[in-house]
Amino acid sequence: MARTPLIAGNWKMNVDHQQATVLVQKLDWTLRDKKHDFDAVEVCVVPPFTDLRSVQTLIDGDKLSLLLGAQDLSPYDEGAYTGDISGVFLRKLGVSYVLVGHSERREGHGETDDVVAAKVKAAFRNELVPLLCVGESLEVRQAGEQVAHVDAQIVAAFEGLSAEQAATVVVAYEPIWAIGTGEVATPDDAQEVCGAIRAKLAELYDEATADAARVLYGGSVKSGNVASIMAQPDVDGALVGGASLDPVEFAAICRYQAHVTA
Ligand SMILES: O=C[C@H](O)COP(=O)(O)O
Repeated sequence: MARTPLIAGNWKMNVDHQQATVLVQKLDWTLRDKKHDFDAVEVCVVPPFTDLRSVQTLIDGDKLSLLLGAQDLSPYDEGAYTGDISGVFLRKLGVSYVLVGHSERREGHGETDDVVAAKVKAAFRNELVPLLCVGESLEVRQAGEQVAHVDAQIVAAFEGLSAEQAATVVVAYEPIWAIGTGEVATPDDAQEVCGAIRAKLAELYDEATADAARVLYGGSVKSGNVASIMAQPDVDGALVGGASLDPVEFAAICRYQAHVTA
Protein backbone atom coordinates (compact mmCIF):
# COMPACT_ATOMS: atom_id res chain seq x y z
CA MET A 1 0.00 0.00 0.00
CA ALA A 2 1.21 3.52 -0.75
CA ARG A 3 1.78 5.42 2.48
CA THR A 4 1.86 9.23 2.29
CA PRO A 5 5.20 10.46 3.65
CA LEU A 6 5.07 12.83 6.61
CA ILE A 7 7.76 15.28 7.65
CA ALA A 8 7.09 16.74 11.10
CA GLY A 9 9.08 19.54 12.71
CA ASN A 10 9.20 19.36 16.50
CA TRP A 11 10.24 22.80 17.72
CA LYS A 12 10.56 21.49 21.30
CA MET A 13 10.83 24.37 23.83
CA ASN A 14 12.04 26.91 21.27
CA VAL A 15 10.31 29.84 19.51
CA ASP A 16 7.76 32.08 21.25
CA HIS A 17 4.35 32.84 19.73
CA GLN A 18 5.61 35.95 17.93
CA GLN A 19 8.64 34.19 16.46
CA ALA A 20 6.33 31.31 15.51
CA THR A 21 4.37 33.40 13.00
CA VAL A 22 7.60 34.47 11.28
CA LEU A 23 8.91 30.89 11.16
CA VAL A 24 5.67 29.49 9.77
CA GLN A 25 5.36 32.21 7.13
CA LYS A 26 8.96 31.70 5.98
CA LEU A 27 8.43 27.95 5.83
CA ASP A 28 5.23 28.33 3.84
CA TRP A 29 6.81 30.81 1.41
CA THR A 30 9.82 28.59 0.87
CA LEU A 31 7.72 25.49 0.24
CA ARG A 32 5.32 27.30 -2.05
CA ASP A 33 8.20 28.88 -3.94
CA LYS A 34 9.46 25.34 -4.61
CA LYS A 35 5.93 24.30 -5.63
CA HIS A 36 5.83 21.69 -2.89
CA ASP A 37 3.06 19.13 -3.35
CA PHE A 38 1.56 18.94 0.15
CA ASP A 39 -0.59 15.95 -0.82
CA ALA A 40 2.47 13.99 -1.90
CA VAL A 41 4.52 14.78 1.22
CA GLU A 42 2.62 16.03 4.27
CA VAL A 43 4.31 18.72 6.32
CA CYS A 44 3.48 19.23 9.99
CA VAL A 45 4.78 21.81 12.45
CA VAL A 46 4.80 20.95 16.15
CA PRO A 47 5.21 24.17 18.17
CA PRO A 48 5.07 24.68 21.94
CA PHE A 49 1.54 24.90 23.38
CA THR A 50 1.73 28.69 23.75
CA ASP A 51 2.29 29.08 19.99
CA LEU A 52 -0.55 26.86 18.81
CA ARG A 53 -3.19 29.57 18.66
CA SER A 54 -1.08 31.99 16.61
CA VAL A 55 0.06 29.24 14.22
CA GLN A 56 -3.50 27.95 13.83
CA THR A 57 -4.74 31.48 13.07
CA LEU A 58 -2.16 31.78 10.30
CA ILE A 59 -2.92 28.34 8.88
CA ASP A 60 -6.66 29.00 8.85
CA GLY A 61 -6.53 32.67 7.81
CA ASP A 62 -4.03 32.22 4.99
CA LYS A 63 -5.31 28.76 4.05
CA LEU A 64 -1.88 27.20 4.46
CA SER A 65 -1.44 23.51 3.70
CA LEU A 66 0.72 22.93 6.77
CA LEU A 67 -0.63 20.57 9.40
CA LEU A 68 -0.52 21.42 13.08
CA GLY A 69 0.81 19.14 15.81
CA ALA A 70 1.17 19.42 19.58
CA GLN A 71 4.09 18.15 21.64
CA ASP A 72 2.11 16.31 24.32
CA LEU A 73 -1.36 15.92 25.80
CA SER A 74 -2.93 14.94 29.09
CA PRO A 75 -4.16 11.39 29.57
CA TYR A 76 -7.32 13.08 30.98
CA ASP A 77 -9.86 15.17 29.10
CA GLU A 78 -10.82 17.66 31.85
CA GLY A 79 -10.63 18.36 35.56
CA ALA A 80 -8.20 19.15 38.35
CA TYR A 81 -4.95 18.40 36.51
CA THR A 82 -2.93 21.58 36.92
CA GLY A 83 -0.57 22.15 34.04
CA ASP A 84 -2.06 19.43 31.83
CA ILE A 85 -3.37 20.22 28.36
CA SER A 86 -6.48 18.36 27.25
CA GLY A 87 -6.86 16.69 23.88
CA VAL A 88 -10.28 18.38 23.75
CA PHE A 89 -8.58 21.79 23.68
CA LEU A 90 -6.03 20.67 21.11
CA ARG A 91 -8.70 19.37 18.78
CA LYS A 92 -10.58 22.64 19.05
CA LEU A 93 -7.40 24.49 18.05
CA GLY A 94 -7.15 22.56 14.79
CA VAL A 95 -4.40 20.23 15.96
CA SER A 96 -4.18 17.03 13.88
CA TYR A 97 -1.15 15.22 15.31
CA VAL A 98 0.08 14.91 18.87
CA LEU A 99 3.46 13.61 19.99
CA VAL A 100 3.19 10.93 22.65
CA GLY A 101 6.06 9.35 24.53
CA HIS A 102 8.90 11.47 23.21
CA SER A 103 12.10 10.33 24.96
CA GLU A 104 12.43 13.81 26.47
CA ARG A 105 9.08 13.18 28.22
CA ARG A 106 9.84 9.56 29.08
CA GLU A 107 13.28 10.38 30.49
CA GLY A 108 12.88 13.93 31.78
CA HIS A 109 9.33 13.64 33.11
CA GLY A 110 9.22 10.00 34.14
CA GLU A 111 6.55 8.97 31.65
CA THR A 112 6.07 5.23 31.92
CA ASP A 113 4.74 2.91 29.24
CA ASP A 114 1.37 3.00 31.06
CA VAL A 115 1.20 6.80 30.89
CA VAL A 116 2.16 6.69 27.22
CA ALA A 117 -0.60 4.13 26.52
CA ALA A 118 -3.15 6.31 28.36
CA LYS A 119 -2.10 9.32 26.28
CA VAL A 120 -2.47 7.35 23.04
CA LYS A 121 -6.04 6.55 24.10
CA ALA A 122 -6.68 10.20 25.01
CA ALA A 123 -5.54 11.18 21.52
CA PHE A 124 -8.01 8.77 19.93
CA ARG A 125 -10.87 9.95 22.19
CA ASN A 126 -10.30 13.40 20.72
CA GLU A 127 -9.76 12.49 17.08
CA LEU A 128 -6.08 13.36 17.20
CA VAL A 129 -3.51 11.17 15.47
CA PRO A 130 -0.91 9.99 17.98
CA LEU A 131 2.64 10.39 16.79
CA LEU A 132 4.09 7.76 19.09
CA CYS A 133 7.82 8.05 19.80
CA VAL A 134 9.89 4.97 20.61
CA GLY A 135 13.61 4.35 20.69
CA GLU A 136 16.53 2.94 22.62
CA SER A 137 19.33 4.45 24.69
CA LEU A 138 22.99 4.06 23.74
CA GLU A 139 23.43 1.31 26.36
CA VAL A 140 20.57 -0.70 24.88
CA ARG A 141 21.97 -0.26 21.37
CA GLN A 142 25.46 -1.29 22.49
CA ALA A 143 23.93 -4.43 23.99
CA GLY A 144 22.27 -5.13 20.61
CA GLU A 145 18.84 -5.05 22.26
CA GLN A 146 17.32 -2.21 20.22
CA VAL A 147 14.65 -4.28 18.47
CA ALA A 148 13.53 -6.03 21.67
CA HIS A 149 13.41 -2.68 23.47
CA VAL A 150 11.33 -0.96 20.79
CA ASP A 151 9.07 -4.01 20.41
CA ALA A 152 8.23 -3.81 24.12
CA GLN A 153 7.41 -0.09 23.80
CA ILE A 154 5.14 -0.85 20.83
CA VAL A 155 3.30 -3.65 22.63
CA ALA A 156 2.68 -1.40 25.65
CA ALA A 157 1.53 1.64 23.65
CA PHE A 158 -0.84 -0.28 21.34
CA GLU A 159 -2.48 -2.15 24.22
CA GLY A 160 -6.27 -2.09 23.73
CA LEU A 161 -6.25 -0.36 20.31
CA SER A 162 -8.38 -1.74 17.52
CA ALA A 163 -6.78 -2.64 14.17
CA GLU A 164 -8.53 0.38 12.66
CA GLN A 165 -6.92 2.68 15.24
CA ALA A 166 -3.54 0.96 15.01
CA ALA A 167 -3.43 1.53 11.26
CA THR A 168 -3.62 5.29 11.77
CA VAL A 169 -0.98 5.64 14.49
CA VAL A 170 2.23 7.24 13.27
CA VAL A 171 5.24 5.68 14.99
CA ALA A 172 8.48 7.66 15.17
CA TYR A 173 11.60 5.59 15.76
CA GLU A 174 14.03 7.90 17.51
CA PRO A 175 17.20 6.32 18.86
CA ILE A 176 17.94 8.46 21.92
CA TRP A 177 21.67 8.52 21.14
CA ALA A 178 20.92 10.23 17.81
CA ILE A 179 18.68 13.01 19.14
CA GLY A 180 20.29 16.43 18.98
CA THR A 181 23.74 14.88 18.87
CA GLY A 182 24.53 15.08 15.17
CA GLU A 183 24.99 11.30 15.47
CA VAL A 184 22.53 10.10 12.84
CA ALA A 185 21.62 6.41 12.59
CA THR A 186 22.75 4.86 9.33
CA PRO A 187 19.99 4.17 6.81
CA ASP A 188 20.45 0.46 7.61
CA ASP A 189 20.06 1.12 11.36
CA ALA A 190 16.86 3.08 10.68
CA GLN A 191 15.52 0.38 8.36
CA GLU A 192 16.29 -2.42 10.83
CA VAL A 193 14.15 -0.95 13.59
CA CYS A 194 11.45 0.64 11.39
CA GLY A 195 11.05 -2.73 9.65
CA ALA A 196 10.88 -4.48 13.02
CA ILE A 197 8.14 -2.07 14.15
CA ARG A 198 6.10 -2.94 11.07
CA ALA A 199 6.69 -6.65 11.66
CA LYS A 200 5.53 -6.28 15.27
CA LEU A 201 2.33 -4.56 14.12
CA ALA A 202 1.72 -7.41 11.67
CA GLU A 203 2.14 -9.86 14.55
CA LEU A 204 -0.15 -7.89 16.90
CA TYR A 205 -2.78 -7.17 14.22
CA ASP A 206 -2.40 -8.24 10.58
CA GLU A 207 -0.44 -7.43 7.42
CA ALA A 208 -2.94 -4.83 6.19
CA THR A 209 -2.71 -2.88 9.45
CA ALA A 210 1.07 -3.03 9.45
CA ASP A 211 1.14 -1.96 5.83
CA ALA A 212 -1.04 1.06 6.48
CA ALA A 213 0.74 2.41 9.57
CA ARG A 214 3.37 5.04 8.95
CA VAL A 215 6.78 4.73 10.59
CA LEU A 216 9.06 7.78 10.75
CA TYR A 217 12.72 8.10 11.68
CA GLY A 218 13.96 10.88 13.97
CA GLY A 219 17.40 11.84 15.23
CA SER A 220 19.70 14.48 13.68
CA VAL A 221 17.84 14.49 10.35
CA LYS A 222 19.17 17.18 8.01
CA SER A 223 18.74 18.02 4.32
CA GLY A 224 22.03 16.23 3.64
CA ASN A 225 21.02 12.84 5.11
CA VAL A 226 17.23 12.73 4.69
CA ALA A 227 17.15 11.26 1.17
CA SER A 228 19.13 8.13 2.07
CA ILE A 229 16.97 7.54 5.15
CA MET A 230 13.74 8.11 3.21
CA ALA A 231 14.93 5.64 0.58
CA GLN A 232 14.51 2.80 3.10
CA PRO A 233 11.38 0.73 2.43
CA ASP A 234 9.96 0.97 5.95
CA VAL A 235 10.72 4.65 6.58
CA ASP A 236 7.72 6.83 5.76
CA GLY A 237 8.92 10.18 6.99
CA ALA A 238 10.97 12.07 9.51
CA LEU A 239 10.50 13.67 12.90
CA VAL A 240 12.89 16.59 12.84
CA GLY A 241 14.02 18.58 15.88
CA GLY A 242 16.80 21.16 15.61
CA ALA A 243 16.73 21.45 11.82
CA SER A 244 13.02 22.35 11.86
CA LEU A 245 13.87 25.71 13.46
CA ASP A 246 15.47 26.87 10.22
CA PRO A 247 12.67 27.27 7.66
CA VAL A 248 14.95 26.96 4.62
CA GLU A 249 16.66 23.83 5.97
CA PHE A 250 13.36 22.30 7.05
CA ALA A 251 11.80 23.03 3.65
CA ALA A 252 14.80 21.30 2.04
CA ILE A 253 14.15 18.26 4.24
CA CYS A 254 10.49 18.26 3.19
CA ARG A 255 11.72 18.43 -0.42
CA TYR A 256 13.87 15.33 0.03
CA GLN A 257 12.61 13.95 -3.28
CA ALA A 258 14.41 16.79 -5.03
CA HIS A 259 17.64 15.35 -3.58
CA VAL A 260 16.71 11.89 -4.80
CA THR A 261 16.02 13.02 -8.35
CA ALA A 262 18.83 15.63 -8.46
O1 LIG B 1 11.50 15.22 17.93
C1 LIG B 1 12.55 15.27 17.31
C2 LIG B 1 13.69 14.49 17.68
O2 LIG B 1 13.90 14.46 19.04
C3 LIG B 1 14.93 14.71 16.86
O3 LIG B 1 15.62 15.87 17.25
P1 LIG B 1 16.91 16.33 16.40
O4 LIG B 1 16.50 16.38 14.96
O5 LIG B 1 17.27 17.68 16.95
O6 LIG B 1 17.96 15.29 16.62
